[in-house]
Amino acid sequence: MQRKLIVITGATGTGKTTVSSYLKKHYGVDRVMTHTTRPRRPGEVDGVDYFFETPESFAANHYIEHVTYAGYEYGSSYESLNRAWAHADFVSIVLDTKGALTYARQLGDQLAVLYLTIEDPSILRRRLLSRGDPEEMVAKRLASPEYKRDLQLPAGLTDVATVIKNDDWPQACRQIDAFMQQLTQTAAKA
Ligand SMILES: Nc1nc2c(ncn2[C@@H]2O[C@H](COP(=O)(O)OP(=O)(O)O)[C@@H](O)[C@H]2O)c(=O)[nH]1
Ligand SMILES: Nc1ncnc2c1ncn2[C@@H]1O[C@H](COP(=O)(O)OP(=O)(O)O)[C@@H](O)[C@H]1O
Repeated sequence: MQRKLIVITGATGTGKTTVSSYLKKHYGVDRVMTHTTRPRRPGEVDGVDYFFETPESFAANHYIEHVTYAGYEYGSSYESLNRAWAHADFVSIVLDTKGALTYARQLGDQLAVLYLTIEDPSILRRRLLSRGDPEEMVAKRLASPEYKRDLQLPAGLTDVATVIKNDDWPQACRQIDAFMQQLTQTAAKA
């Protein structure tokens, strides 16, 4: 079976973390842990949701790529990717679209991309608030250039990305199940 990295990308609140949990629960797909300087949200755990870093500890790590998103730093490492691949052939990683483009250039056909979108982005604010994000954090995030950028699928991903419309969760699950069936067949033939 060929190893695959499933990159889950899209704008904030479109459901990337939800999809990664679905892949874990239904397909045993572990998520590659990434690092951030963003403060923890209620319920988030260090080493489970992210490696939460100070600006100093963040700067001391080596990254495949790192980005600034809405004022905080995020970065991913080969160490985490290889740790996840040691357990299973299919693993996922949640990235902004800039990071997704970097991985698409570096990993070639080991990569599969899910791009999440919703018809009416104005409902994302409600989704973020219902997740428990503080009001001012939501406002800052929705005003960021990174959020606006990630509402569009970048041209460099159109050939590799499967677009998942996440207006309705059961409908999104059907699209993800079809994607996983196809991915399993492709990986088995390689
Ligand atoms: N390029 C890159 N993006 C990351 C990394 N880790 C997380 N992200 C992305 O950073 C953005 C902000 O993440 P987060 O603060 O958890 O907010 P959320 O998208 O609202 O859940 C999201 O688009 C994440 O997918 C990373 O290591 N590299
Ligand atoms: N199809 C959906 N319908 C309604 N709420 C959803 C749907 N998908 C995800 N959510 C909720 O929206 C919020 C944001 O989802 P999340 O997975 O954290 O997004 P992201 O990781 O892309 O920022 C969460 O509270 C999640 O439970």
